[in-house]
Amino acid sequence: MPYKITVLGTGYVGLVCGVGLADFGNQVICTDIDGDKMDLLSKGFIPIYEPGLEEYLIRNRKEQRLTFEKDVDRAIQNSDIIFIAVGTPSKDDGEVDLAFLQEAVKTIANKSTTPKTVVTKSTVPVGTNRWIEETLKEQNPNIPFSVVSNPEFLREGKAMYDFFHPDKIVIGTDDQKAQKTMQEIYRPLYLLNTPFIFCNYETAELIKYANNAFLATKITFINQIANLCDEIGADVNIIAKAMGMDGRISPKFLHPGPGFGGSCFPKDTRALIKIGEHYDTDMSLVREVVRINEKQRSRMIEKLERLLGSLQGKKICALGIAFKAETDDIRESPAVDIIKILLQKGAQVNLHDPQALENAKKLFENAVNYYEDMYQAMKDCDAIVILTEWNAYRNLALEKAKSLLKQKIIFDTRNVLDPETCHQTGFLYEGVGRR
Ligand SMILES: NC(=O)C1=CN([C@@H]2O[C@H](COP(=O)(O)OP(=O)(O)OC[C@H]3O[C@@H](n4cnc5c(N)ncnc54)[C@H](O)[C@@H]3O)[C@@H](O)[C@H]2O)C=CC1
Ligand SMILES: O=C(O)[C@H]1O[C@H](OP(=O)(O)OP(=O)(O)OC[C@H]2O[C@@H](n3ccc(=O)[nH]c3=O)[C@H](O)[C@@H]2O)[C@H](O)[C@@H](O)[C@@H]1O
Repeated sequence: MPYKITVLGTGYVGLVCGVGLADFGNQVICTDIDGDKMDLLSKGFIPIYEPGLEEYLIRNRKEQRLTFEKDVDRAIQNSDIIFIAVGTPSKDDGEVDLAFLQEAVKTIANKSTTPKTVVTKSTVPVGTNRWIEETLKEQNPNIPFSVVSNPEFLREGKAMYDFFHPDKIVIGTDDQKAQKTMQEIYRPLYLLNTPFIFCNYETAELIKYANNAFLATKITFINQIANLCDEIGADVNIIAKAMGMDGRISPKFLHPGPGFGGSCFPKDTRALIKIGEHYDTDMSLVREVVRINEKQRSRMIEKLERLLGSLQGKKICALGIAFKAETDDIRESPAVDIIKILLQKGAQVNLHDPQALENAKKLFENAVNYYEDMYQAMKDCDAIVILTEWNAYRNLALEKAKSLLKQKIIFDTRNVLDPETCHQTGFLYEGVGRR
């Protein structure tokens, strides 16, 4: 019998998980407190750019396994399993803001009239799932609740693939019945021998932060090696390739650049530092990672100034604003920080991005010029600065770019172009950790 699941929150994670769980044969209701978002979704409009999502969404709606319900209370009452996928952003001091989650838990407690298994997909600090269990029992003692910490490891831009091919499924609960339910919900993965990790709440919560912080550390390490390469004249790409050949290291997450960004690595590293503080435990390694990563943005500006001199009055063609390719997400994007500094320094910015221009317009309004066509954005500019690794930029028509620019300068913060080809075409080219 299919499980009746409600997903609270239709952001990246809520939508992808809702659609994915429906594709596994479960009966899924997606709901959100944002009524406008629900109206759009009900009309078939997807508010985010995520390759592949639309296809799965259409199919599962057509086969009536997936519905959108604007009434959150009704959505909760009509399911046995509630996935919480609400946002858990950072507060100014780096602590996790649990307001959305607390509100969601309160609603579940108040509106549940039948037994529920409550599954936490949102990334939450250690102690949160135990708090959820206690709060639900306290606020609605008549209803049996089970709580499961089930952190999510998908990447934006590859979210559908990641949902259907996870490295692991983490099930944090001591409740054996809930463990069994989770196995059934993820039955196709269980049958495919995906490793299931059963543990308590605290272990599951910390797995998520440790996972993200480790990847963030790996990126930060290669960024520092890249900065050293800049001074030495060594090539970081060859170094990363050689290091990646060591099976103990792996080649993944060794791409240098302007520093990691996005809605998760920055906030989750900050949160891990706060968790360490809370338990009076040294998290100085992660603290350094956060510091070095923030500095990497200004390092990009210094490198550009070395190429161009003062940025005052310079016209810059910024290629990309998304925090990485294949997404329209600009949350904590290094490109956003870099463009902000360019503007502060008096530069004029012409911006292109294949997917994220609408989000950029909400942020920068009239401070930046927006272009749908990247070549138009280059006209009379003093330099091209590549900020996101979109494939369109890998395939840049160099001769055409050269004919449009005022100064033939490319600063490639994502190392997507071949330096040799750029030099041969007559460009002054600079990458990160290679020239
Ligand atoms: N974005 C990503 O790639 C990943 C995110 N995560 C974690 O998943 C969680 C969600 O992240 P995103 O999807 O990026 O968030 P998001 O901010 O894009 O979306 C969250 C949604 O929850 C809704 N919401 C807030 N309170 C609600 C309530 N009480 N009831 C119903 N809906 C409510 C909001 O209106 C919003 O639409 C976060 O904890 C994040 O750390 C985990 C893995 C990957
Ligand atoms: O918790 C989360 O939200 C997610 O965070 C990341 O996923 P995501 O933020 O979508 O993107 P990544 O591909 O990990 O990239 C994060 C940032 O690191 C940068 N990065 C990544 C890899 C690399 O080698 N170098 C590098 O600079 C990217 O450009 C981007 O700014 C993790 O990869 C997911 O496993 C996790 O579920």
